[in-house]
Amino acid sequence: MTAINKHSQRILLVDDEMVILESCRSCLNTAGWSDVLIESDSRLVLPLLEREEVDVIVLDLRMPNITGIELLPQIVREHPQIKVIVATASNEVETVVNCMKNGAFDYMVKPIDVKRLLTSVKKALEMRSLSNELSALKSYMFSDRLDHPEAFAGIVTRNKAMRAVFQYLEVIAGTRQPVTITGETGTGKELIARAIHDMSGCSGDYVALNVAGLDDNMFSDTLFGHRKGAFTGADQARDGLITRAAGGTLFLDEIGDLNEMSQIKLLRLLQEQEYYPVGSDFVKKSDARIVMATNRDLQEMIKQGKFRNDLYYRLCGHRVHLPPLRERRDDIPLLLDHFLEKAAERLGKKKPTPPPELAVMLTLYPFPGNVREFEAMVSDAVLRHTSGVLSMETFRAVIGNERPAPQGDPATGKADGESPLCGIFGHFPTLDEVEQYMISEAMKMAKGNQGLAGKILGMGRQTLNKRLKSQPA
Ligand SMILES: Nc1ncnc2c1ncn2[C@@H]1O[C@H](COP(=O)(O)OP(=O)(O)OP(=O)(O)O)[C@@H](O)[C@H]1O
Repeated sequence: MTAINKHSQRILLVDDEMVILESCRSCLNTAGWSDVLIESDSRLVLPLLEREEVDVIVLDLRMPNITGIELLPQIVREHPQIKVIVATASNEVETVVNCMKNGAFDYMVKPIDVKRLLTSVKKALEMRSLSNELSALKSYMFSDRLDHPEAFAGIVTRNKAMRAVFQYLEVIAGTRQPVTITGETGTGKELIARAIHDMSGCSGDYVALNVAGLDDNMFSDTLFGHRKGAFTGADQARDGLITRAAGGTLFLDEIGDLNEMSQIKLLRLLQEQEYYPVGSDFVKKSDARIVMATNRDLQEMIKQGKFRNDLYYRLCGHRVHLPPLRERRDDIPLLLDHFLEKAAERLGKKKPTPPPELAVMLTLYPFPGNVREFEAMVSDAVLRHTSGVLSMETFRAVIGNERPAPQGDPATGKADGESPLCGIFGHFPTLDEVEQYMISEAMKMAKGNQGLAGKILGMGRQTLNKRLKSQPA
């Protein structure tokens, strides 16, 4: 069995009254669940479950032949993955308690309230989807395999953390649940969004929108469209990008930049799959899968009151974080080779050979612009390259101006042994920085008395005086 949940989620309604079955099915269909089976003969339920994959069952307890009370434990035993919601008459408190003890997921009192039915089914389907993911993740944990390597073909990596991200995405790609991708600028978030779409099995398009800099009007109009006459100049109704993404994926980039009003609209879209075109009072439904990305620290933004807490928690459902390049230095040689080849091909040149010391130099650089910066650097070097071994000049021009990151585990980029100096300076300090720091601390302890501070530091007053004069103000 593939780890990806490709089939749309299926609901089975069991009741001996055909009218109830038909009306519940129609409510579920209207709410967007198209795959609903009905069964009025309780004797046929178990054979049906042998043939068909079902995610949630709404089971009437009082039926002729085999009752729901008798069926429930058999379903739970033979198909523990199915979530069963039982439907009871109002005076059956004890029966409900027993059913819950016997493994029912939820219960409803008859006559069935439509709102209650929809909420309970939605919850059960979400739980079912989570259990699917969990069992797929468990099986992945013991292997390093990818079921869909082709979806990640454009993402060059051999890093373990990135491979774990790929495996997680394979598990959740088919679920249609929203996904949030976090990571610094240039780490490959958009490539990942594309891969999620490619693996989802959706027939619709992949549509991307960068929301940075859009005010609420622009955001709503671009995404949700408008009705005719909604504002001056709106002489035609126009669909938004969400319509283009129907049955496909909508990628919203830079969601950390969304203003307050747009955040509320995004929350509604994520929670209810609903939106209003600008100027319209008629709500529309969307089945587009939403993938979002940000390079901002959303938790920090919540503290500053710039991002909604409820939206954040909604985004947390499926979240992947892409490590910065400095935390996956084992990818640098692979990426160097990939970008050399790509640039040479684009520029119609022979792929240059990099000097061996280049890889070492690159592993010392912190890459604040991550893979995008690396690609630009290599592309520039190939552009300037004429023949023979690739020149180090382009790299030196950038890297030479930066202090190298401390050496450590090349795969994680973490400094060896967690130096306490990093805790004080925020980075591994230079000797000059340490000297300045010690002098200023000693002067504080000696309350400005240079003779005493000199003694603390183990140097003469005059030497200290000289050093103090040579320090930057
Ligand atoms: N692992 C990778 N392999 C090959 N190319 C990569 C990889 N990661 C990123 N890139 C390239 O780096 C560039 C930046 O990637 P991308 O736009 O996906 O980053 P991002 O995280 O979305 O950036 P931003 O936050 O600035 O929008 C693109 O040209 C992309 O093709």
